[in-house]
Amino acid sequence: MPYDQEKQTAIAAVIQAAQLCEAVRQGLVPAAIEKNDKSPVTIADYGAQALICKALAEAFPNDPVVGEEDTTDLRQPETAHVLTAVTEQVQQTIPSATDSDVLNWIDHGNGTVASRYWTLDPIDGTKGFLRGDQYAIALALVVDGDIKVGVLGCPFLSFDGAETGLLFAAVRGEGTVMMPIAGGNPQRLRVTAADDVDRLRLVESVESGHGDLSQQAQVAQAVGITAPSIRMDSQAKYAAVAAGQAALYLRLPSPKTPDYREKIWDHAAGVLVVEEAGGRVTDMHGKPLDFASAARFPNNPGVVASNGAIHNAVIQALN
Ligand SMILES: Nc1ncnc2c1ncn2[C@@H]1O[C@H](COP(=O)(O)OS(=O)(=O)O)[C@@H](OP(=O)(O)O)[C@H]1O
Ligand SMILES: [Mg+2]
Ligand SMILES: [Mg+2]
Ligand SMILES: [Mg+2]
Repeated sequence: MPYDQEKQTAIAAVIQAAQLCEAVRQGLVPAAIEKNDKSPVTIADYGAQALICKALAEAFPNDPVVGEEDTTDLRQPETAHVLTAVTEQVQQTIPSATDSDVLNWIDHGNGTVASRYWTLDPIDGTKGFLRGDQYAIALALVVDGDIKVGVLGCPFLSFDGAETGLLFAAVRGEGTVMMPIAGGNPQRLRVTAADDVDRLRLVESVESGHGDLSQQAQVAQAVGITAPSIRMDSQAKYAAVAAGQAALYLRLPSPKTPDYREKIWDHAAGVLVVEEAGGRVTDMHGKPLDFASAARFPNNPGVVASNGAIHNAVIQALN
């Protein structure tokens, strides 16, 4: 199977990172530091990036990793206690890890977009993680601008009262599977059918500043969605569309930050998970998302992920 080694490596690394994140969450209230852009980061974000980058560096030493976190803040003398805490968490998986190993592994995630690269969000939805809600560990391999492998770990997600802690894995051309993070059989996923009115639902962010709630409601109404939206943090929203729990995920530019450019690691894994489950993902004008250029999409405003059947109607309603 194409990309089988990549897929297995990614799944194993995401599971290790998910276990670290849950260990941090189940400890005392996870402390957050504020980054330059005022967004939060925790020892779990750093620890997860360290574990996944170490695994990728060993298995695929020539592949750059474009990850969200860097070590600038961790290297400040004032935050020495944070680095110590990150290293202690990483040592649960790699007992020999030192502070300097951890810094080097995290920095391995500061590569740039290339003909073949990985993109990593060690915790997507850090605000959700801190609130005790949804978050995701998101890892994808991109080759010549095309997403080939996408793995999403959602440690706090469950559907229809079943097991909590789900992992989603997709390989281009091979479909999407869902499996319990704790272990168990992979199950093939399929988006909602066009006529499944019960599941004709919209999923959108919890944070109102990450989208345009009023335009999202108008568009949903225009395509016949009448149920109240599901509000969910992180790329778990893509998982909900892939699993047929929702038919549409809308992320339209917030009126407060109209010039915000979405980051590749906030989407790559989720996009492939939806596409390989039979869905479609574009920007708000119906154009494919550009994973070939830079860490932020240069020219893709808004994101629309759907079951495919309603996609054209959504784009028409938007334009
Ligand atoms: N203004 C604006 N517009 C759109 N997106 C933004 C904006 N600001 C931040 N971000 C990014 O949102 C990521 C989390 O998105 P979510 O949809 O999961 O939001 S939330 O968890 O409900 O807050 C979040 O990812 P993480 O930092 O990994 O949590 C950010 O990259
Ligand atoms: Mg993110
Ligand atoms: Mg993140
Ligand atoms: Mg962040």
